[in-house]
Parts: sequence; structure tokens; C-alpha cells
Amino acid sequence: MDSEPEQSGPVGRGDGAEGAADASPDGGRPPAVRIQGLWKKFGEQTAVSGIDLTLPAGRFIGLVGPNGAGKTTTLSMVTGLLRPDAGQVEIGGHDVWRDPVAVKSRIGVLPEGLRLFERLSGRELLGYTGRLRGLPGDEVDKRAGQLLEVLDLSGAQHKLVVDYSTGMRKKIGLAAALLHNPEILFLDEPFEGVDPVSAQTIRGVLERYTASGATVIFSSHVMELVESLCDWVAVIAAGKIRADGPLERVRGEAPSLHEAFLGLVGASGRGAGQNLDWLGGGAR
Ligand SMILES: Nc1ncnc2c1ncn2[C@@H]1O[C@H](COP(=O)(O)OP(=O)(O)OP(=O)(O)O)[C@@H](O)[C@H]1O
Repeated sequence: MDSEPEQSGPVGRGDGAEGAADASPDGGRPPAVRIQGLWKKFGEQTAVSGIDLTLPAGRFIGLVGPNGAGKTTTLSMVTGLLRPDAGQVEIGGHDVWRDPVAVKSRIGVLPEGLRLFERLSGRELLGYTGRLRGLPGDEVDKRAGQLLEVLDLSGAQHKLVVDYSTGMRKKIGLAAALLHNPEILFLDEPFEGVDPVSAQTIRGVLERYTASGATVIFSSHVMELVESLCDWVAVIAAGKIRADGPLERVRGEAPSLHEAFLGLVGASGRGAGQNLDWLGGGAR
């Protein structure tokens, strides 16, 4: 994207770190995430272009942006999976790269393109994950059984992960990310490829988790989903944050988050397919 997007309707960036002001320590809790000057290039391609962002603890937060905006790259750097070219990230007040053990014990991650141990059953995968996390065996068994039950995977617990469907993989990945009861859960496109029934199950688990004061940060391009789940939103486009803050403020005067998003990423009124004059039954 080579031009600045319009910012009609919702409150955008460029007016100081107003999102940061609202995301300041809440009841003595440090922000869930504090990002300063984050950059990442892949060869000539700048994926993340100087992001500053503070996300408060205890919220359901959506990171939204079009394809290629930099969501996965940002989440990978924030969760310690990808080293930034420049910048700092703190999670719950701990530096991700200087204090990785403290950070990793506090977070759960459901990455994009989830790579799982395919030759383990779902149950074995949770057992292995729990032991890696240092949980006692009986506690792992108890938690794994409950998570499998709630996520409707009990019937498939002895099936190999390689034979799981896309939705089942998302759910077992979510169970593995929740097993150690993290303070902050990062989910990259958790609902992609998931049917409505499984989506409702995942949603219920996440709502229960945030109701107890935990933080969920998830990326998505499904605005309706973000609007119905999140109370805090950050909009990213072309590697930059375009707006962030409470949902109502990012939505502004726009009738929906979808409309606000199109304005913020500069896609309002973009014609769809005027050049495809050959396409369609009548043009043969
Ligand atoms: N490993 C890589 N090597 C080269 N370019 C990359 C790599 N990873 C990401 N990119 C590029 O960086 C930009 C941001 O990609 P990223 O995957 O972070 O976007 P995204 O917002 O998650 O997109 P989507 O919604 O389509 O998953 C894109 O232009 C992408 O092509």
C-alpha cells in the first residue's frame, strides 16, 4: 500500500498513543503486551514497519488487518517465535528476548499453520505438553480430560493427530495452549477452517477464560467475529498500526467495525473487478 488510508469515522493513529493511555496499568497489573519500535524485514519486503502498541491485561483483544498486513509476523515476534530486526516487546512487564522463561510460562500460543506432533494421539499430545510445562502427571491427566471433554474431543482422544480434521487440530492446539493456565493467550486465526459448532465451543472456552481476568489476543480478518467477541481492537495494515483502543472508539461513527476497518485500511469504495470485463456467463 503506497498511500495513506482515509481515516473518516473511526479514531485513527497519528494523534499520540491514546490507546496506550487507556492500556496503562490496571489495578497494579502491567499491560499484557507493550511493543516499542518493532520492525521486521524479509529481504526487500518490510513486513512490520515500526509498531508501537500497548495492550491492556484482562481484555478480549482482536488484532485485525487485511491479508499480508503483518499480523502473523507481529504475533510471532511478540510470542518469541521470530526475532525482530529492531524493537522491544514486554509481556506482563517481562522482556520477551531477555527473559524468555518468565514470558513463556505466562503465555499460551496457538500459532498459524499449527505444527503438532502428528504421530501422537490427542491425549498423548496433551500429556507430553503438560510434562514439558512441568506440571505434575496427575494434574496433567485431570486438566487434559476436562479440556478434551469441554472441547468435544473425548471421542477422538485416542486418534492420531495426523487424522484430525482442521477444526479438531485447532481445538487440540487450543487445549495444549491452555493446559498450563497461562495469563495471556495468543491465537493466530483461531476460527479459520472451523465449522460453526466448533467455533461456538472455542468461543465458549475463551469467554470463560477471559471472564476470570485472563487476556486473549487473537488475529482475524472476520470483522463480525471480532466485533462480537472483543472489547479492544488494534487495526494493522501494511505493517503499521492504523488504530487501537476500545472497540467503540475504533469503530467511531461507522455503522460497524467492518465499515470502520475498510476506511482505516484505505479500502472504502475500492472497485471490485471493473477490469475483469471478460468474466461472467454473458461475456462468452
Ligand atoms: N518468511 C517470510 N519470508 C518472506 N516474506 C514473508 C515471510 N513471512 C511473511 N512475509 C511477508 O510479510 C508480509 C506480512 O505477512 P504476514 O504473514 O505477517 O501477514 P498477515 O497479516 O498475517 O496475513 P494473512 O492474513 O494473509 O495471514 C507479507 O507481505 C508476507 O508476504
